[in-house]
Amino acid sequence: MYQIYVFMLCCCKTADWLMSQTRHRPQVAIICGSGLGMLADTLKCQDSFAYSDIPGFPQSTVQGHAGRLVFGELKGKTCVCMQGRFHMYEGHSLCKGVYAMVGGPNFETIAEARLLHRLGVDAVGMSTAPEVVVATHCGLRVFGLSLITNKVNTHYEDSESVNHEGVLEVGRLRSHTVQQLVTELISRMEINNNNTINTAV
Ligand SMILES: O=P(O)(O)O[C@H]1O[C@H](CO)[C@@H](O)[C@H]1O
Ligand code: HPA
Repeated sequence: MYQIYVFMLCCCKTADWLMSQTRHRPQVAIICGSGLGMLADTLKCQDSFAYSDIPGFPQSTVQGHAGRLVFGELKGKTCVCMQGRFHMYEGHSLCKGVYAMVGGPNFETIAEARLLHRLGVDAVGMSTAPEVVVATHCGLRVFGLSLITNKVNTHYEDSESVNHEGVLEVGRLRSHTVQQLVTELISRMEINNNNTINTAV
């Protein structure tokens, strides 16, 4: 699973460097979104690397994304957490595929929100879809979990606006619950010999 990062980077030297720096060989990789990076702090026996110290690794530019790759153990499973992800609006390119997301960094306009609603979209984000597309392309099984942080404004007369600080604040408020959910999920995972994962419900 640690090879997940190779697909993002297309760069063996990055993977080689990481493998030489940590004895951890993760079975689970978690991308921590805005305000949810604290999950990584709960990992035991941590090896942590700033993105800026990892050869060939992209940099995190979004406020509240620490920009650290943290290896460690959660409920007996070896994990790697990305404290900070990469977005199209930061200049990262997407792979081909069909997905529903807005490009950001601006939040959708009321006209865009109405259009998305008419198209049957229930939730809007600026990430996740390309991550799932790439992971699936690499043959990885993916579980996506999004915290809904705000209501999308579809009325011109609504004065309440959405902003990143508000998103981070809800992330902080719900961080404990999300951490519990992910921790429980991981503890219920059974990893077979052939590396497929079954989640006991
Ligand atoms: O960065 P992630 O975790 O996706 O969270 C969300 O928060 C930001 C908007 O406030 C956007 O980057 C959006 O995608
Ligand atoms: O309202 C939103 N729109 C798009 N992305 C988001 N990420 C958090 N909230 C939003």
